[in-house]
Amino acid sequence: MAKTAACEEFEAACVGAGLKPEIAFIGGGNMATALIEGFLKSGLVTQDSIFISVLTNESAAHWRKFGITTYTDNDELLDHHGQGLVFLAVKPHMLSTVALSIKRRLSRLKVTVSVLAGVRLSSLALCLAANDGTLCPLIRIMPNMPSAVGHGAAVLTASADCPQPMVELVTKLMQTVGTCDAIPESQMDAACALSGSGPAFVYSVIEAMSDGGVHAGLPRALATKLAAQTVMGAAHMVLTTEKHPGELKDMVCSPGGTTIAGIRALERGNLRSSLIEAVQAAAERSIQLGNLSQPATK
Ligand SMILES: NC(=O)C1=CN([C@@H]2O[C@H](COP(=O)(O)OP(=O)(O)OC[C@H]3O[C@@H](n4cnc5c(N)ncnc54)[C@H](OP(=O)(O)O)[C@@H]3O)[C@@H](O)[C@H]2O)C=CC1
Ligand SMILES: O=C(O)[C@@H]1CCC=N1
Repeated sequence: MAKTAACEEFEAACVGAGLKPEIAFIGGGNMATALIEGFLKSGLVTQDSIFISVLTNESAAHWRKFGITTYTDNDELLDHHGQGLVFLAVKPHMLSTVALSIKRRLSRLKVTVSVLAGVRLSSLALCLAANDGTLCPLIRIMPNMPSAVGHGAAVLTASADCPQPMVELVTKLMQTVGTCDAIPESQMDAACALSGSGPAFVYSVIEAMSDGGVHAGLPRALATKLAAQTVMGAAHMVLTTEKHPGELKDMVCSPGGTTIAGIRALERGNLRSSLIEAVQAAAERSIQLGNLSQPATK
């Protein structure tokens, strides 16, 4: 497959950061799929520079159908492709199992990028460090599902010893599938709740708005399309105008008109409070997952 200029630039950046231009994923579920789809669409990487290990043969067969070299053994993945970016994309409770493969190969790993919700750098360090204390640089990111279509919202935080070129490389990679902001680790649980979980909240809003459209007489397909396009357009205005969302809302509300009647119904149903509570509940769960994943002793 012909390499794009962006792809060649990315490979050069990997080499500049001391990495092989490869991306290995431990875990090939929903989030890995979204990232890989996004990376491939961006033209920054090609299929032959992505490698995955998964748990089941069914999942491996699925990935192989797409021409991605896939393993069902993390040791094998890391032996062959551990010298580039290694993404940890399993569920938080699976960390201790996959950590064994990583800690056995630390002398050869260059950097590990975790997408795990809640799991703090200190826990990753405790789980991943070899018995002699060897540990590769660690980066935590919190991506989200719309990375698959180039509109992700990610945040990133890195271990103090992580070389700046590696941080810049991962930031650049994530920025090809959306935005990527560096934040202090203390804000990670809040970001996980807002942008990591947020797509599910917004899908629920779109689904409910579509229901409203159908109730008011629209066919389902048109109702869903109008709801999604409206959310996208409104989001675009928030991002591209200098206006506060409240000001934009006021611009839609004609005095005595239809919108303010709808806003009144939303206030009665506590929409805003429900969304605040949803983000808070997700943040609390992220903290809880972080506490659960803290190894008791090394
Ligand atoms: N889903 C989302 O929107 C987001 C998820 N995250 C984080 O991403 C991580 C993954 O989530 P998600 O993709 O949704 O989860 P999934 O359950 O969809 O995927 C988990 C993957 O891990 C694989 N796996 C399980 N055990 C092992 C093992 N021992 N070795 C290698 N692979 C293994 C599974 O393999 P198999 O397919 O064979 O079962 C599966 O591919 C989580 O930590 C989550 O917090 C972060 C941001 C958003
Ligand atoms: O629900 C979860 O735990 C993951 C983390 C953020 C989005 N999905």
